[in-house]
Amino acid sequence: HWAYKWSNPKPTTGPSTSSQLPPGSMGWPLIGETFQFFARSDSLEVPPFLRERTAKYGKIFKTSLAGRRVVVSSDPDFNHYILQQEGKLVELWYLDSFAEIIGQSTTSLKEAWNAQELHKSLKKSVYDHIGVERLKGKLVGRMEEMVGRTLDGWAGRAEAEDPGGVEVKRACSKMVMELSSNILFGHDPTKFHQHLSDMFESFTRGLLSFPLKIPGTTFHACLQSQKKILRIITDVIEERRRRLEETAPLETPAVGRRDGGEIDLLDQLIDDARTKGFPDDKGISYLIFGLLFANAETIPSVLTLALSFLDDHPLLLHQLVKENEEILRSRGSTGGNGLTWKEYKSMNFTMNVINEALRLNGSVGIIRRTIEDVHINGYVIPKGWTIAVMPTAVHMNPDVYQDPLSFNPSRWKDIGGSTSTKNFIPFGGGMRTCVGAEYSKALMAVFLHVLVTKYRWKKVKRGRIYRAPTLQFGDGYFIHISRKND
Ligand code: HEM
Repeated sequence: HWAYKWSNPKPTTGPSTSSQLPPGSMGWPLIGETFQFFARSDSLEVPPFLRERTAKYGKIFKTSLAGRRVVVSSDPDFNHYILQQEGKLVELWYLDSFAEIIGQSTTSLKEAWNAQELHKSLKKSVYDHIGVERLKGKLVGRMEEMVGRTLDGWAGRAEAEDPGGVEVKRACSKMVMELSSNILFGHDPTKFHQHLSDMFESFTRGLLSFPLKIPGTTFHACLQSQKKILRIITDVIEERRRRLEETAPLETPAVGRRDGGEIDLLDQLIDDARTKGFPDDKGISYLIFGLLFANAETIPSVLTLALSFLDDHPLLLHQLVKENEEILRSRGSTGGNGLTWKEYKSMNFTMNVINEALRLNGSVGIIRRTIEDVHINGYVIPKGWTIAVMPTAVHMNPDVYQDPLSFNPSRWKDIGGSTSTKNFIPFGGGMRTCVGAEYSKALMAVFLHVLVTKYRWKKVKRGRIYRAPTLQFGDGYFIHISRKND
């Protein structure tokens, strides 16, 4: 009887009982369709789980994943609507395992991230350090400097001594972590980069697994690496407090204690803790951890995809080189040095490359929980269910993106704001839009700018690209790079 009820759920009582749940199958009791969810695609195609069910049931269907009742949507209008319903019809919801990893299950961050005012204020603190104003200031130049140093390092690994070459995604991840942890909390991440990599090894499976803290499970492995990183971050917080106290009494705002008045996010959060009573130390360490986590997979994956496609499309690479060399040429005549915000904003083709890589990268899903019954096309999604918005499927819609699997940056010339609002959601939407969106785009543009103007690269080998359901690069994408003037 229980198994039957699991497989044939009914809408909640009340006015919605006459409505139907969306079509779909709940799979096996408890396990649901979790295993099918992981079935891989052979290419950049939408994973089979989504492709097959969308063909059978339409763009909105029900299923069960990791013990949760879920409605999966690749309907752009419905997705857009849901992302605007934060706090009204839906709330932020992470799967139990993911919530535990990013501190949303037990810490004060959980309430904060769900309480609109605190969420807004925390997000503002982060945005103040990586948002447009910072980018317009010194941040773009700082990125350029860092990327230059990183690429020099890659180029320093001579072909004869290092025939295997540089693995792009891993090397990009190292670069992004170095830049971001320096910007966010003035710390060199060498010590925890390995733990982060270990964590991601088990992450995708750990994310959707049941949160069993038993040794030997993927979730347990994830948690072990997470703990090591959190310990390092906690040490940094304590050390920073000590140092700040040595300079001036803690009551002095951080701005006054820093040379030149420039503070990083950690200074800011320590100030917030004192003046607003929030976040506490645990909250700060989880927040910084979460931000590093948000950097570690996303930007490297998009960059690796972009490079890999440019490798296959020499004409597009040529166009990219031309645009970026043009920036250098005009800069030469005006005597400027270092990339400026204005120059960054003039990189139209470069941004098209990035948008196209973001589109094809997609993302596994944006998750919400319904706090009221949600009605859609005559169906009801009962209160307490999970809604998973699927950016990958939205980005592969052939009605919007002609020949969606092909890498075609030029398509972005014709895609206007209204089309992209609903059909291009790499950074989510509504109140929860990614706080690092502008930062990520700028970093990727700066990376491509420095790479194509000063270096050339050659593919050593590349694994098969597929989704499982996150984007994977098989055995990796290895390149050799050298300076153009060498
Ligand atoms: C290519 C790079 C990135 C992609 C594709 C990406 C994607 C996303 C998406 C889809 C969301 C929405 C999640 C949801 O609605 O539940 C999100 C939220 C978020 N992202 Fe990113 N992200 C990227 C880079 C970053 C970076 C570099 C940072 C930090 C420095 C960051 C910090 C965050 C934070 C804090 C949130 C939560 C916002 C909230 O709940 O209000 N992301 N990101």
